Amino acid sequence: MTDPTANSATNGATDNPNDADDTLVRVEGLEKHFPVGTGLVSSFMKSVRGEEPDAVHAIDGIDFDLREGETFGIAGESGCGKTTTGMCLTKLYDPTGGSIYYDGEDIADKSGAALSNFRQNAQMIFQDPFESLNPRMTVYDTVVEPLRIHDVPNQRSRVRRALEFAELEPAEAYFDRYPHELSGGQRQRLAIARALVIDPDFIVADEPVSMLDVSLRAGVLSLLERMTDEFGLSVVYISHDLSLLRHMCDRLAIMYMGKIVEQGPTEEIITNPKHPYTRALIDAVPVPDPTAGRERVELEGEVGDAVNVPSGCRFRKRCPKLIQPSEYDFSTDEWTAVRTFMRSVQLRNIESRDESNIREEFFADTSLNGEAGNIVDEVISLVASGEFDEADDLLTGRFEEESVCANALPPLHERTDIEGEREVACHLYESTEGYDPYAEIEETKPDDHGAAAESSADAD
Ligand SMILES: Nc1ncnc2c1ncn2[C@@H]1O[C@H](COP(=O)(O)OP(=O)(O)OP(=O)(O)O)[C@@H](O)[C@H]1O
Repeated sequence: MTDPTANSATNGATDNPNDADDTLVRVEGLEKHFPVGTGLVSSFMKSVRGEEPDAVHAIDGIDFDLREGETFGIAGESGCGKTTTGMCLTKLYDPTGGSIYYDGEDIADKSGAALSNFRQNAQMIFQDPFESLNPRMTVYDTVVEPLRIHDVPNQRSRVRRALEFAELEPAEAYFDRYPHELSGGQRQRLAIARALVIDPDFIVADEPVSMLDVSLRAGVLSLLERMTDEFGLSVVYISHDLSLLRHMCDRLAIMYMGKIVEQGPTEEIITNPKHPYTRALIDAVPVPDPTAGRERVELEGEVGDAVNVPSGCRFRKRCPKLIQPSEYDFSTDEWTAVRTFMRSVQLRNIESRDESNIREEFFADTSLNGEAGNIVDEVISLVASGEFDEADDLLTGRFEEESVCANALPPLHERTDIEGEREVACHLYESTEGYDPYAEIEETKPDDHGAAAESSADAD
């Protein structure tokens, strides 16, 4: 195995005039939709009506750059589009929109030798090494396969060095073994050796240790770190585990329902999250708690439907900072009471059927007047008679659907007033540069709550 930086693809020509010198991968407006409901009748009726066919919006227009030698994390709950992004980055999926530039060239345009060169340079390590390895291939055949495909010389010695780098040694002792004869950790080491043997510049590691025993994780993570450092690779780590990403990544993107809602330097994001979703996600990290000493934000409800995505901000149906409609002028307490009541109605989790109990539970400290008061009165009486659908329609229609959060998609917005190239996609930060809805809370928190968040990777 040679030093992959020696024949780095980054020495090639740059077609895209926007490319910064150290950008290896640039993602622009990337979109991947998967068709669903392709029944003939449904498709026909939709085409007659001039409607778009139903589709899962796995990725819905994301932008980010990966610099040479950088480690970039993509985090978010299950189903937010992380794996699909990784599959597009390595051209295992073709996007339905947007572009991915590798070394300045759109990978969609690659064919022949250029495509082969790209496939050599961009490798993916999957979550489940047992599934990603061919059970009928020996260790040697598994690692040599990419060298054979790309007709690379000195195959045996390269295989040996790749296995030794992955600490499967002596390498020859592993050559004739099959994946089922290896432990989970050894299988993932084998997958890493296979990815490395071809001298890539760029690796996507999708939940590389989540299937492994906790006792094996630290070893594989330290191998991945050594791989990145020694070969100067650019790596995208995909994980739902923020502590792992904190440990491994220079920069971080937080995804929600196919969109990036916040990105920037990892440490800044973990210790000082700005988007309400990032904040809730970090607060949901069980142990260790990076939010010690800070007001905790609970994630309300569940991730929405990726086929019928909500208008405006994707997170608004769960957002604890939903902005009140401009036609009202609620105080913070009043709006908090209305929003909390609305979420409980949406989730159908009000047990009482007694109007005064419901009022006491949600509006003990606030009394609303005028039109808003009338709406709330009507909704309380609907809830008391068990008519939740009507209550939900009225409350959500008047208070959530009228919010800017439901009516405009917030762009990923650069916050020059926050240190470290932070970008946030939230209406809260759009109107006034410098406005921070969490400022009061931040002022009261201890200096370094983040220090409490020792990586679970470390703990492993
Ligand atoms: N081949 C496919 N066909 C249809 N829908 C798909 C396909 N692959 C993914 N999806 C859907 O796209 C969305 C994003 O999936 P993806 O696997 O990228 O999310 P993820 O964040 O990686 O989730 P997880 O952490 O569970 O792997 C989900 O709603 C998923 O069901």
